[in-house]
Amino acid sequence: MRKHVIAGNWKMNKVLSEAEAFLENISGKVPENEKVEAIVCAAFPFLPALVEKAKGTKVKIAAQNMHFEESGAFTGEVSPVMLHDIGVTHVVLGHSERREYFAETDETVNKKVHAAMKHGLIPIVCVGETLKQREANETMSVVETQVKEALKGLSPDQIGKTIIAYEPIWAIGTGKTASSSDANEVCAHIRKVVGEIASKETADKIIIQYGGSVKPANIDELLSQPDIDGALVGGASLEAESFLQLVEAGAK
Ligand SMILES: O=C(CO)COP(=O)(O)O
Repeated sequence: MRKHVIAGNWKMNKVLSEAEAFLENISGKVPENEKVEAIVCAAFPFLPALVEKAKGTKVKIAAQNMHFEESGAFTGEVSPVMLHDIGVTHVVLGHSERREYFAETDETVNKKVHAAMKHGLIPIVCVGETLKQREANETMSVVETQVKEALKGLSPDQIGKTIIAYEPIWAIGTGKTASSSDANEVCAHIRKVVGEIASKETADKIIIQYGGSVKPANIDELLSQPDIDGALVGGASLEAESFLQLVEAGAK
């Protein structure tokens, strides 16, 4: 049985005091059972403090991006070595906002996935189609290409450790959620692709999240789908109370 992984992607929100207060609010309240894992994906300046606050709790701390090189003349960038060194466990890679505004490509995502694996970070790889692509019936092929390119060159074992987040771009921050069956259909396709490029065992193991306007009101329905193993949540992860509700749904 795969566990549910609920990850809150705060994006470029909060100041340090708010980030710390959030962690204090949820610590001790995250369900202790093995069915769910809770991750907070925060901006770089908050990471050391959040890792410290999360010690002794079940909450894991993730970055929202990183560079693929270990060190060097890359002004303004943060390396996988730095993230691992401070106790970050996960990193979001290839989020659609990074692909759209910061020139992230399938190629750089692939380099970052390899770098994450090398340095002991679990990548949360985001894939998803635009509204135009969905309307042109290109969803499956777009997502399939993104998955294959992101995972290129990884061993089946490494692929099995990766988390994939299916986030249809038209559902992000819009209040429009993919219907649970549509979301499941794409997640099932991703699992099939993973089976082809790795193995059936890997496909059975890999965690595939859905993201896009996930809220306490729709999480149960989404998690009831066989191929949806969790959620990558933006807006509804900003308040401790609603994030906890999502995690509690994952623990059922
Ligand atoms: O982009 C997302 C998470 O990475 C989804 O954001 P929303 O939950 O705000 O739609």
